[in-house]
Amino acid sequence: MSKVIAVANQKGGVGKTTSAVNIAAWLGAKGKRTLLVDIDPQGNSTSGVGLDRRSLKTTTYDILINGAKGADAVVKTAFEKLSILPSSADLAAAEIELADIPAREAVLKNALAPLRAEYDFILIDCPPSLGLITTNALNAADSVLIPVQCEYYALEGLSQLMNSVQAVKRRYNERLELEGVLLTMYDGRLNLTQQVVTEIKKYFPRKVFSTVIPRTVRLSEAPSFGQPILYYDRSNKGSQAYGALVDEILKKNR
Ligand SMILES: Nc1ncnc2c1ncn2[C@@H]1O[C@H](COP(=O)(O)OP(=O)(O)OP(=O)(O)O)[C@@H](O)[C@H]1O
Repeated sequence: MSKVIAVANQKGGVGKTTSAVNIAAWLGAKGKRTLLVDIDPQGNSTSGVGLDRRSLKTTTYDILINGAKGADAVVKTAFEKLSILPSSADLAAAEIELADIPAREAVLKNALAPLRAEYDFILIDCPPSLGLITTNALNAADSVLIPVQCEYYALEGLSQLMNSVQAVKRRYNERLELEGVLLTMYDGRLNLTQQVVTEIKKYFPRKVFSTVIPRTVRLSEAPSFGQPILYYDRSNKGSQAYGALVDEILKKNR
């Protein structure tokens, strides 16, 4: 049975996609059968692992809205042990269309259920909102990983996110737990960064990963080559950080 991890934060641009893609790629490289699920209409995970979004036949939109089976949408990537359920731009409409679907909060969970035996890890890249799509991800997940950007307003919105997690836990998915809080775009030279880190650790005692992801331009370049950082520039500090993070996740999930 796989472990399903939702990568969520309703705040935009905090490193959800970068983290989902690179954690998934490292899990695959470390021998774990891994499925990345892109439910963000922007589709940056999909293009980030080298898929041309225009050539896709079945996407997570079809899974959420048209009753497509998970297996029909799975695409093998060029990377070791890494497959993806890609997204398409029409997913933007799914947030509204889902409202009319029976058991609308459990569509993704039901679609992933038959795939869980085939993968060791399933990573879900969530959109930057707390709507029905993110609710579907939290309902389908065993745990949630929250990337937090090391910046002044980092804590803003986190209580709202934790309220959503608690609500899903209460109503649909009592096993849902917090996998951890990941500090992204870390720049240790800045005083502000240190202050933010202290604040976040106070807010989430013992839940902040000891690995932090440094700010590095290579991490922002890699997606334009359709490659996770580990294949684009393996020895880069961002690549090594995601590798160390995956070791931390594997240790915790042994
Ligand atoms: N550690 C990092 N160093 C430098 N740039 C980064 C780093 N992490 C992410 N970025 C860049 O910051 C931007 C936002 O990151 P990303 O797309 O991963 O965030 P997101 O939370 O998924 O965004 P959205 O909410 O829009 O889906 C991207 O341009 C990405 O390349």
